[in-house]
Amino acid sequence: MLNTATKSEAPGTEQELTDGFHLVIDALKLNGIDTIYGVPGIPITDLGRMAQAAGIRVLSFRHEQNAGYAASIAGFLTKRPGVCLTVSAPGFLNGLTALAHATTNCFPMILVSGSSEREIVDLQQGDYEEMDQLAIAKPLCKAAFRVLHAQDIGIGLARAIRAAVSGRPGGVYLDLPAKLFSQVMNADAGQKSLVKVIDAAPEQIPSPSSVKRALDVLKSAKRPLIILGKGAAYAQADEAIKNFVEKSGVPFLPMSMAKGLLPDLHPQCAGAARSTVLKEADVVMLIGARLNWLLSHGKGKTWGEAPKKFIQVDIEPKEMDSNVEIVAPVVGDIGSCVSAFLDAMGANWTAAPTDWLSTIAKKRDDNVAKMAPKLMSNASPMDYHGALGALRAIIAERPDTIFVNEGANTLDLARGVVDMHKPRKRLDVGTWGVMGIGMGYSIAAAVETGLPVLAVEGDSAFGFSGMEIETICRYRLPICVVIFNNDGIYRGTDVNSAGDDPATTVFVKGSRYDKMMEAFGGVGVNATSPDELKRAVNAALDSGKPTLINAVIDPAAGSESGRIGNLNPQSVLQKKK
Ligand SMILES: CC(C)(COP(=O)(O)OP(=O)(O)OC[C@H]1O[C@@H](n2cnc3c(N)ncnc32)[C@H](O)[C@@H]1OP(=O)(O)O)[C@@H](O)C(=O)NCCC(=O)NCCSC(=O)C(=O)O
Repeated sequence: MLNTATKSEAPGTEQELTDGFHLVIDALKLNGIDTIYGVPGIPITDLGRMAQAAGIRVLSFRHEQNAGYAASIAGFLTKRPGVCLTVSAPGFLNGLTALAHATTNCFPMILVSGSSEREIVDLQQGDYEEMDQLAIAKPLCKAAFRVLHAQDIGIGLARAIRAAVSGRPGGVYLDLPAKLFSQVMNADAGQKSLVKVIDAAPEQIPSPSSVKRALDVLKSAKRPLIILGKGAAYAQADEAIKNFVEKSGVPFLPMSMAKGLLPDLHPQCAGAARSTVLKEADVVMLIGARLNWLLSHGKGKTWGEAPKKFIQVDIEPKEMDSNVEIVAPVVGDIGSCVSAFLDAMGANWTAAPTDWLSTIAKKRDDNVAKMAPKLMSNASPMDYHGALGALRAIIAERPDTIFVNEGANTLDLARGVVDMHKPRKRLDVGTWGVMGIGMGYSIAAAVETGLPVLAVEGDSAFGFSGMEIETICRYRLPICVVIFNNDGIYRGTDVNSAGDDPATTVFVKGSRYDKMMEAFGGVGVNATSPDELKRAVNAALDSGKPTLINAVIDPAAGSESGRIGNLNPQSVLQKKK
């Protein structure tokens, strides 16, 4: 239903009118987009107000980057494009990091930004916040569109939606120049110009021959492995994936955001035997996972000496052979591919060889046993394992909680320690290992799912989006933020040997982040032991009140991010000293 903006005044020619503002809102609503994440300002302040008045939930953030991260993860969680709304030039640029992040992670998102006047921008005459935003956005997203005329708003948004969610999802930029919003047109014509996108992400069925080839290779394996990536989690084909993995009998390794697709405690889960399975597998089936840096590009010492065959299931044909030869590419959407596997497997599928399964079980049990005593530590100040042991128990009791996680040690250790039990409950730094997603992700996760959120943040990582705790308090969201505070990046004990300035990696010692939360009316707690931490998190999740827990971690605990291969070079000269 169109919102009528006004009536034309000319005698005898009275007609219902609408304008750009209303058409944008109506186009969003027509396509079921009911939430916008953004920061108000010129020229989109009224768009936010009017969208809110029209029943769209508009969440105003303190910085566009966080609103953008929120939109990106909303896309991941819902399979609909998350929308981020920004002002021109600087606001647009602030949102652009998140748009690029969405594209890299294959999350559907639309960055809608106001922009200045085309005529002035093109002649570079110095307009307010002048910038050729379309040109700048293009290389960082899947598609970019600019709408110049009110009658094209419907088609512009339709193109943006389809581009964001079809095929491999990604970020889309939609440029709306300020003048567009006040353009007036006949309301009937405006209504007719709107487009409801039908079947925005059509099924992509894999070819039967590719399915047969993949199953033949998998069947031939002596030491098969399935790797589940966040593409598999995105697909929301949870039952089919579980049935396929279980019917195949093949051990599976979940990538970080695929944890919980099948429970981490599932007998086929090889998460706690990662090195062993990567080294020793002879056939590896990738489902919605890419052979990027997180999998050492499919080669090198991580993958051992034994020759390997790779099967890859992905919606994007260009993904195949991007790092190593893929002997059995299966192109299609994950749900359709996995269902096709199940259909083609027949009743007589033989499970993986038992000696392979027992090798993995032994390694897994050894690693679990090695970690178990560390998780019992009740040291104060806490070490990472003691604190994470407390959180792991909470997630086991409350498996529907959404666990947001970023940091260096806080991320690396939580990934292994905190088992996930349900799909899409772990949200983290993703493909780029980016810091700063924490509060944006938490806000969108709470808004989109209605579930409680536990965000476990390194103190440095939290700093990138920390001001959004005001947003959390303002919207009274059920989010509990735990800051692992060890006074710095990696650890808080580094010293500057050459002067009075603090070392580059340390922060103010003994900071009380919990006081920030109290400033906005939320609950702040300072926790110095795993028992205190556990009590405070349980209380926060029971009450649903916005809470921030400053978890005091030993400043000497933690090490430099060492799990990123050779990406963190150290100076040869430094080493020689
Ligand atoms: C790709 C990776 C998962 C690979 O890490 P690895 O350390 O090799 O693997 P994991 O963490 O999965 O596991 C480590 C080891 O723990 C074992 N493991 C795993 N789970 C368990 C449980 N539940 N119990 C016991 N042991 C376990 C696992 O088998 C490995 O042992 P073995 O099998 O015996 O080997 C990781 O590198 C990764 O995700 N990195 C992302 C990091 C990131 O994005 N950082 C942000 C940058 S921070 C930043 O900005 C900056 O620093 O700068």
